[in-house]
Amino acid sequence: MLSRHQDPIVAIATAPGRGAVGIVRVSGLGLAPYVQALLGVALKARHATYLPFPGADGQPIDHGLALYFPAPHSYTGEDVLELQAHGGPVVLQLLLARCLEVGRQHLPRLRLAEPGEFTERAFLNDKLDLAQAEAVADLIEASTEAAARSASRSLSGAFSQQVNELRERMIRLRMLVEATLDFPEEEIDFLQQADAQGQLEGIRAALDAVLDRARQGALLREGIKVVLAGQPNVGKSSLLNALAGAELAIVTPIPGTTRDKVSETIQIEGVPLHVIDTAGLRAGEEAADEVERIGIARTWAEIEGADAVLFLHDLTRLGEPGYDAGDREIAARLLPAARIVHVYNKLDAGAAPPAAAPGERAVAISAKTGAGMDELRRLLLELAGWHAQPEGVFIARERHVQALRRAAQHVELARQHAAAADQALDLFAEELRLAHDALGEITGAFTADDLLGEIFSRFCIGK
Ligand SMILES: Nc1nc2c(c(=O)[nH]1)N(C=O)[C@@H](CNc1ccc(C(=O)N[C@@H](CCC(=O)O)C(=O)O)cc1)CN2
Ligand SMILES: Nc1nc2c(ncn2[C@@H]2O[C@H](COP(=O)(O)OP(=O)(O)OP(=O)(O)O)[C@@H](O)[C@H]2O)c(=O)[nH]1
Ligand SMILES: [Mg+2]
Repeated sequence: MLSRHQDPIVAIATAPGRGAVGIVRVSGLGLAPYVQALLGVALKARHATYLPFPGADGQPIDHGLALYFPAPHSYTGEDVLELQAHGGPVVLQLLLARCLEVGRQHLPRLRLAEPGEFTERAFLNDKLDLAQAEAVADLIEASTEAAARSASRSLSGAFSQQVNELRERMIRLRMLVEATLDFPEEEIDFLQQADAQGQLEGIRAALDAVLDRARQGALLREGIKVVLAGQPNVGKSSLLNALAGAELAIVTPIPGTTRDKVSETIQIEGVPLHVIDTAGLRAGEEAADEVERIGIARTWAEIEGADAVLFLHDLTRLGEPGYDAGDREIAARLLPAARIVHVYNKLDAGAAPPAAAPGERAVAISAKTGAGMDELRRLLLELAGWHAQPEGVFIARERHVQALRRAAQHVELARQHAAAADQALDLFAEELRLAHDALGEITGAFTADDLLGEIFSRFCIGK
């Protein structure tokens, strides 16, 4: 049975809407007769040819550039034909329809490509590994310059190369151990001779460095969710506006102004922060109307899912018994404290902030004048776990970070077996194998079909 991976495919490769140029792309094996039938000429490999794109009646649909990349020297590794036309949606739809129509006679299985299918072919034909294919999508999705640069770095193979180097070091060490296992009489001296512990330490240090860079990359890709919380009127909406540099949320002196959440993605040093302004948390049994009560329930739901909570306090009201009690009540519900930054607002109008408790993150700001905002941004990056990476970050996904963590756990178990009195070499080798396989999931050396389907289905059409 022929798999869907063998069907020739076609799609509009450029973004929907109008553009200066639009591209229809065909990929499959044995496209040469099809190209001849579609365009009436044979195209020179990898040369731009300006020519009419004829419709069914022989009249040109458009004039444009045709490119033909014979297999295997193409993006997908198959024959690829590109029609670079004027970028109008109707022109491109007509060209697409014409490609399918000619396909019915000359390329019977030609069909529309599914999302990500061109890149999936590139992966299946070993043009890209899985981490690089994912970087293609991440490059297109990148919302900041830093994210785009690191996606480009991963696409060119920097991440994969480090993963592969680690895998090779693991294989070498494993082969050494397994050779020893075959000659048990020599086992005794193995660890000293091969310096297995030293090699393992080296692998572990390299793995930690890659994990750190990948974690930074995942941060650039996913960002973190930051919730602004506190009593009514403390200046949450003002802070959102100050962070965003735009009047997004309504600010008034009336407590209870914000009811529904207002979200905005901002960036600090290229790290996306998804900031959510919420309804002020009214303490105790204080009356709030129905709308505000629902708003407050939603605030708590947002706090549940937050990576960081900015707990705002109003410096002009510190010391008011009712106000202080309200803050204490919120603080009691806001555990665990690790994700919290205490933000003392209205520095321009209020008292000096209290001294921070040990281990507490706190900053005094004025959302109005901008005082303290740089320190707040610095604290947010620190909370996110961001630190400058001299060698540059490569984009990575949560699944890569998980695989690296699993590999690190197996390396640690291997270390324990090597250090144990009985030096269980078979178990040592087995843990190394598991670490090696975990890394293989990153580049797609071992990856279940359903995971592949899941990854590529999230691409846009025509990619
Ligand atoms: N017009 C156009 N621009 C594009 C793409 C495309 O498919 N078409 N790309 C699509 O994402 C990206 C470029 N990616 C590409 C990757 C490899 C090959 C390619 O022909 N590779 C051959 C030959 C390499 C060489 O000559 O050195 C190969 O790998 O064998 C083409 C595009 C971005 N720009
Ligand atoms: N002096 C001074 N006033 C501020 C500052 N930040 C906010 N305010 C004022 O405090 C009042 C409340 O600000 P908001 O940003 O609406 O407060 P909020 O926490 O969003 O309030 P709710 O949505 O009602 O929970 C407004 O009158 C703001 O102008 C500040 O840094 N200094
Ligand atoms: Mg508000």
